Amino acid sequence: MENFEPQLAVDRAPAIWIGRNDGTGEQHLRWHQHVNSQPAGTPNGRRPAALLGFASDAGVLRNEGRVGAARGPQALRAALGSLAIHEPRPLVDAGDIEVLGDELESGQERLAQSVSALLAGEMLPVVLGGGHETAYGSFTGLFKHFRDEPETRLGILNLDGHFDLRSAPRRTSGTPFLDIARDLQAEGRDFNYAVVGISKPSNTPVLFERARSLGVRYLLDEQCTAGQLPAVLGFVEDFLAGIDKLYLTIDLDVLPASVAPGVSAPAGFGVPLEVIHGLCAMLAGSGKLALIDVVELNPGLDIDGRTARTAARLVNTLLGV
Ligand SMILES: N=CN[C@@H](CCC(=O)O)C(=O)O
Ligand SMILES: [Mn+2]
Ligand SMILES: [Mn+2]
Repeated sequence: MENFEPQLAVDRAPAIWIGRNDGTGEQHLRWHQHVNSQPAGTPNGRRPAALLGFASDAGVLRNEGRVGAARGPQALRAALGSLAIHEPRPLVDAGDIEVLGDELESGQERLAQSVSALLAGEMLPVVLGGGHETAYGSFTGLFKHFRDEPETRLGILNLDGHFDLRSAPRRTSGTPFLDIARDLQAEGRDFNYAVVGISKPSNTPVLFERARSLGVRYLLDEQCTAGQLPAVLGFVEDFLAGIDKLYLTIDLDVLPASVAPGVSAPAGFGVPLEVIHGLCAMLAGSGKLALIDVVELNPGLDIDGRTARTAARLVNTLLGV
C-alpha cells in the first residue's frame, strides 16, 4: 500500500493471503488478490478498511472459558481469502498484535494505540479477535482518537449472547464493557451501550441489574427471531439516532451453534444468521460505522470451518465489497 505508514504497534507482519485464483482482472477479483494491492485514498467516499489481528487467549483463560481464540485472526483471514469482490474498496492487512501468556493489559494498550493510528490514517479498523477482551483495546483506541472531541457521541453496539459486564479483579473476556464504563465514568463521559441477542439463562440477575443501573439497552435472543427482523432494525436505528460514531462488536456466540460452533460458549438458542446478517447490511449503509471487531472465533472448536465462514460473510457484508 502506498502513502500509508501509520504508527502501528503490531508484533506480526501482515499475513500472506492465498485463495482460489480464476485469473487476473477485476472480473475475477477475490480478497486474496485485492488485500494490500491498492494505493491509499477513499474511492467512492469509502474509507480503506484495515484488518488488524488481536491474537489473544488471555481473556478467555482468565474467564475460565475454552481457549483457542488466539488463532482466530488467521482462520478468519483464510476464510476471507477466496471470497469474491464485487465492489472494490481498498483493503489493508495491518498484521497482528500478539498477547504472550498472561500479558493482556500491555496487548490491549498496543491494540488501542494501533486502532487510534488507523483512525488517524482515515481508515476503518476491523479488528479480528481474540476473545471479547479484544473490545477493551478496540474501544480505548476509538476513545483516544476522539478524546478531544467531547461533542462526538460514541456508541457501542454489541451482538452477543452475554452482557460482558462482569466485575473481576483483572480484565477478562467477560469484563470489557464494565471496564469501558468505568473509564468513561472517570472521564465524565456517557456510556452508550446496546446489546442484541442476550440469552437470559446465560446472564445472572446480577448482570441484568448491572445493565439496568448502567442504562444499557438490550434485546433478548427471543426478541430477535427471523420474523422480528424489522423490530431489531428499529431498535438499532433508535440507538444510532443518539450517537455519531459507532463501534460494532460481534461476539460470534450470538449466533446459533449450528452456524457458529467454534466459540468458547456456543449458543443453545442464538440469533439467526439472517437477522445478524440483515443488521450488518443495514449498518454498512448507516454512515456511522467507525470501528468493527469480530471476536471469540476459536478454530480448534470449529466444525469444517463453519464459524470462520460465517464470520467472513459478515465482515464481507459490513465492508460492502
Ligand atoms: N466473553 C464471554 N463471556 C461470557 C462467557 C460465558 C461462558 O463461558 O459460559 C461471560 O463471561 O458471561
Ligand atoms: Mn458472548
Ligand atoms: Mn462477549
